[in-house]
Amino acid sequence: MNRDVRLVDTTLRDGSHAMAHRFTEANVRDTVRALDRAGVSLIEVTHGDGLGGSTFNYGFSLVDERELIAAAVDEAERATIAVLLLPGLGTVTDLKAAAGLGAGAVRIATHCTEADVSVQHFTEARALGLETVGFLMLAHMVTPEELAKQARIMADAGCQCVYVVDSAGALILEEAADRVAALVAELGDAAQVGYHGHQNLSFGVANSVLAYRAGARQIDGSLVALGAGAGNSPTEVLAAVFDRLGVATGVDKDVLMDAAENVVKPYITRLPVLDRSSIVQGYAGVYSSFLLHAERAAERYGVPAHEILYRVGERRYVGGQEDMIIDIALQLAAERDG
Ligand SMILES: CC[C@H](O)CC(=O)C(=O)O
Ligand SMILES: [Mn+2]
Repeated sequence: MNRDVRLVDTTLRDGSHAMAHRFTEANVRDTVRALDRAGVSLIEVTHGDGLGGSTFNYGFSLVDERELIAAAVDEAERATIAVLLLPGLGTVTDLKAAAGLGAGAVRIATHCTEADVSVQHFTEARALGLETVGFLMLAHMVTPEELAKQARIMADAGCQCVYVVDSAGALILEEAADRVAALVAELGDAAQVGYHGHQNLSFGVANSVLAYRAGARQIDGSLVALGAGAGNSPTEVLAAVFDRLGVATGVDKDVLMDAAENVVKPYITRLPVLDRSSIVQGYAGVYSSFLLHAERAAERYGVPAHEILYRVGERRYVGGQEDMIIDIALQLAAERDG
């Protein structure tokens, strides 16, 4: 394949957050068929929080993710289907099951300071013959140098591409580029570097271009930006922008635009928007997938969602601490009631 950068689509995984994990098998089949036709070579399909994420804490899936993964594999003629795994939530048993269903890649995600918990999973993934990708989440929370050290742990464990993951959509321009450059310098030929953006401060696409210029060779997007918070960098926009810049992606931007308009938009139950809550997520550095949890707690306890999110940011909560959003809502309600 003659391309300068690989566009990876996560509509059917990060978009699961925005869809409250309500994807149907038809949604998955239609989206995979369209992405595959456009030439997208890696398509992620899993519960928003990864394998095993369908729980009380994170939200139950409408359809078992294994059925969705099998449907995606069935539909993809050229693309590889990837799954996401958060060690501690997803297990090696889940990974083996996904590989058995035909998934060809796994993206293993840890908090940006905890790459060491992924070592066993990378070892198992390589033994299963899977393509391996590492996600260093909430990457804004550490310096480029610290992030690069964590990337080295993943690469040494068998990870083939380590991502700078702007989970909060908090990184602005050189903050993203500097992190990517630090990983590129650290990893050299040992592993590629990727970039995953969110739109909470509107920098998803601009940061992705800078990430490419800093050496990233895999860039994530979602059709119609369908993803947590204000959504991800839209895949169809990334394709158009890279095309304008003369950077080959190997995907057909027009087929992607058609997929966004006619396949994905019609089934979206809640379009990702840049509203007060999602902007606060970017500003205060809050995990994008906390948005719906904060909105539900806000509604239940009669307090503003954006105030909950400001406090989550102050306390630097990380993925897995969703239940503590309720504590904050209770505190805000108690303060309001004197
Ligand atoms: C829960 C996993 C998370 O949604 C991964 C991701 O896409 C991110 O951190 O942005
Ligand atoms: Mn994300």
